[in-house]
Amino acid sequence: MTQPHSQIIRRVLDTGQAVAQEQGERLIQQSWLRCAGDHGLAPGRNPGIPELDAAQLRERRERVGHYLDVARAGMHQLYPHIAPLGYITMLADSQGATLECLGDTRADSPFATAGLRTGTVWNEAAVGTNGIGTCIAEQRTLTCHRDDHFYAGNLDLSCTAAPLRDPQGRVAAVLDISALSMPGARDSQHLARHLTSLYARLIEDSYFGHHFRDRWLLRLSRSAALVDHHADLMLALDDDGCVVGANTGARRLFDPHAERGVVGHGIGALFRDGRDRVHALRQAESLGRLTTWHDADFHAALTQPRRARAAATRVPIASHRADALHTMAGDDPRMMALTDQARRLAAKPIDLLVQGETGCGKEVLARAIHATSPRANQPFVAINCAALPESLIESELFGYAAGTFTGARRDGMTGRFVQADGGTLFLDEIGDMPLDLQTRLLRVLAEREVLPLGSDTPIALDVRVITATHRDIEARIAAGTFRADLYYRLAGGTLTLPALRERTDLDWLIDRVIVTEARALAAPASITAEARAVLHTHDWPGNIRELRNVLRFALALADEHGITANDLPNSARDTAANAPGTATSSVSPGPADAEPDSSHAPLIARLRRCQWNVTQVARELGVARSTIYRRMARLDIVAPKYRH
Ligand SMILES: Nc1ncnc2c1ncn2[C@@H]1O[C@H](COP(=O)(O)OP(=O)(O)OP(=O)(O)O)[C@@H](O)[C@H]1O
Repeated sequence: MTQPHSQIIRRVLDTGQAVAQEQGERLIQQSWLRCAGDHGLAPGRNPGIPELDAAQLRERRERVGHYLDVARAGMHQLYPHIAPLGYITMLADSQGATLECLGDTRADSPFATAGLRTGTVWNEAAVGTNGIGTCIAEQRTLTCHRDDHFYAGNLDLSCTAAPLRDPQGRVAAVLDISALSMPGARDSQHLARHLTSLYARLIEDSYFGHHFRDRWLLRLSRSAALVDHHADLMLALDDDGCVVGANTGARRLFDPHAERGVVGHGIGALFRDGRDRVHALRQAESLGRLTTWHDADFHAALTQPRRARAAATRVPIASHRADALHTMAGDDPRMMALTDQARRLAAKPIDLLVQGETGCGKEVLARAIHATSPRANQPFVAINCAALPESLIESELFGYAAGTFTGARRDGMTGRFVQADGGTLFLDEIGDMPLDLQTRLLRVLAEREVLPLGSDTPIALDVRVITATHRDIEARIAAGTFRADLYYRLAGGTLTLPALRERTDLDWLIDRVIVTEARALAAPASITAEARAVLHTHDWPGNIRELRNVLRFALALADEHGITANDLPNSARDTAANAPGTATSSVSPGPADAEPDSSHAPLIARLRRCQWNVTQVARELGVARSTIYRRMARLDIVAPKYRH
């Protein structure tokens, strides 16, 4: 008689090591051991699959950026080959959240019911052994076939997943193909494995080529016929023949020999006569041969850089992300200092409090800190304390044991703290948390363990907590509605984000938001100088969220020439001066207004002296930036960078 699934897993857990000979099976057994040992999961206690809400999904998609477009194109090529065999294909981010799904996407389809749809999170720490999550944990292509899954609820699935690496070699996303009720053993999924690996490489290399389109691209293949379109290795070179990027194939070949990785080496360090031969390739632009210092022989082709030819008003597409924190700010000095500080704090095991007005990017900062921290490959779990009814926050945070309430799930629920184990828990709007829950939260933070409702077994935790609030916490402490001791525990470090109107990198943000929003709407990512100037006159009470909404609206109306002032919603054109009721709150009459309106010479002189830095002029005159912009508009003064 065959053994029940949980007994098979239990036997491996009892031996404490992966005993299988065959590599695929050994990877699965290793994962079972991780699930039980590192993540505290038990085969009989299925917590269900976490899901993203629409805003989180949007945010995750944005973070994957242009990689998502390339991967989508690859998925559309792959899907017709696998659909007749009963498979669907999904793309997940590096934390296991599914961002795209091609297949039967009806809400009541068997795939959707099994969780094979957009917005589910297949993180191994939460869902146990599965294709996507275990591929991320192992950083390699693998199949998780039926009984391989840790939880009995997933035993009908057969999933093969391959990592998609970014040009730095990190897993940026995962390509998965999955089916339901596939008969046979894991071996029967050989073709699925082959196709997933093949398309993962196609996507990776296409993205690599795009990413390094302004560099020399050296393609290498064992076959002369394939070198142009299906190279095994790709190296991106700068004008001096120094390696600035290597695809997965090249990393595999060279990295074990090159001490600190292949990037940074001259081409001569990798190939015999490398410099001369690549020079010859540059001159002749024909095929050549290159031999590594370990005698591997390749056909080689070199592609010229396609230097950017952007039009003057065109928003630059390139966003070179050094890390997630890099994408938070342009050249605003306060933001640069803050992201520097955040980068240093990210690596330290301390809890953080993020303060700032609504919509100024507190959650984005928390996610960036997580992504930059050593916990980046572990879950990031966000919860908005203000959005949950008071009666639910407790069970949501701490979970509950089986049979705790009528109407609750029969097998209990894992709280967000446990879901975030190993990673980061983001508690938004902490200032709105009721006092009695503050006491429980304080205990959890002090003891680093949670006690689910109705349970007497505490669960030990390793969670970094980042909290955020737009409230004045110190005022709340003074009013007795927030516990001072909790505040001091949460605020191992406090980061205060400036309001958008205080930032000097509005143009950078406009460009950044336009690029992402335009991509989603398939609209041209450009804006006229006039529309940009209008945006500078607004005070942005809703901060970056408002900026996003305004630009999304404008892009939806814009024609092929990009956003003009007429495309902007009235709300953004209401400057402090003409918006009834807001004038006094954001504009203080000051010396700038005292200057004679009829002459623009003094203002121009001051602007020139400050190199057209309006913030500096406003600071010198002691008025809001919007006052200066308004005066410039009234006097018809246009900054040189906006003149056509
Ligand atoms: N640096 C940035 N670049 C582009 N978009 C950003 C940036 N920072 C924030 N945003 C966008 O602004 C919006 C608000 O960001 P976020 O939710 O992080 O703000 P918040 O301060 O947490 O808001 P709330 O106080 O309402 O919870 C989101 O759509 C987010 O994508």
